[in-house]
Amino acid sequence: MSEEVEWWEYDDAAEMAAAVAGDIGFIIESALDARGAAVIALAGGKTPVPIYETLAAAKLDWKRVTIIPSDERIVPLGDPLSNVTVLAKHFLPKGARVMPIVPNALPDYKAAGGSADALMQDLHWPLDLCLLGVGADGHTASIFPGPDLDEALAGPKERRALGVMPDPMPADAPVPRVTLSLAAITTARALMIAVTGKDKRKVIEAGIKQGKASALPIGRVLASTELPVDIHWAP
Ligand SMILES: O=C1O[C@H](COP(=O)(O)O)[C@@H](O)[C@H](O)[C@H]1O
Repeated sequence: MSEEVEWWEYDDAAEMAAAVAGDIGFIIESALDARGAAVIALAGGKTPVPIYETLAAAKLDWKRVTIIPSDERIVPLGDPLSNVTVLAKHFLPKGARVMPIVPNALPDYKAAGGSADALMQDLHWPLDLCLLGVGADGHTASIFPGPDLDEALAGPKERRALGVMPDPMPADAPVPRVTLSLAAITTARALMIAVTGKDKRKVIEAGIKQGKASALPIGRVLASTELPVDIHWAP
């Protein structure tokens, strides 16, 4: 269990975006200073978009930054549901290397997960940062409650990614997914969460309270990391 879960509260999403973008910029700069390169995983979905708009305006040596999505919906590149497409829109023009993790031609979610995992073996590990979002059902990245939960949580520690079939499907993006594994997430050098709304706050609080026994993926992730975790929240 993370010994230090710290909540950061903001008046609105714009204020949260400025603070989180500032923290991510600092983490990237520190990695560039230490190693000459940075590898970060950024959350998909709608909540972090204002963060990416602010972060993309930061003066950083983007050419040395690799960005992967924390998870991907299995849809073609350019599809409105594609997480990497949102990241590419913001960070490719800056010169960052934005890496799609789902091959266009792989409709089978297990094969897509295996392919993402193979692709990720070539990256520098651990990640310098993993920024996570949380769904109202407690999913984080694409680790969902349901049949694939145990596989996502308990796989071999060298496995970085896997394919999952959410069951039930989330209404806003009802498609199979590829997600970073628990091991890939919890071994990152820094772990942050950014969410908005009272419902998600309640879900996270419930997950933290339930700890290792939680049926909520976010509870299990937080119970499995030793890292200090910053949870950024706006109404
Ligand atoms: O499906 C997903 O959902 C979560 C939360 O998304 P949001 O739109 O409610 O912010 C997200 O973190 C994850 O990356 C995404 O694929």
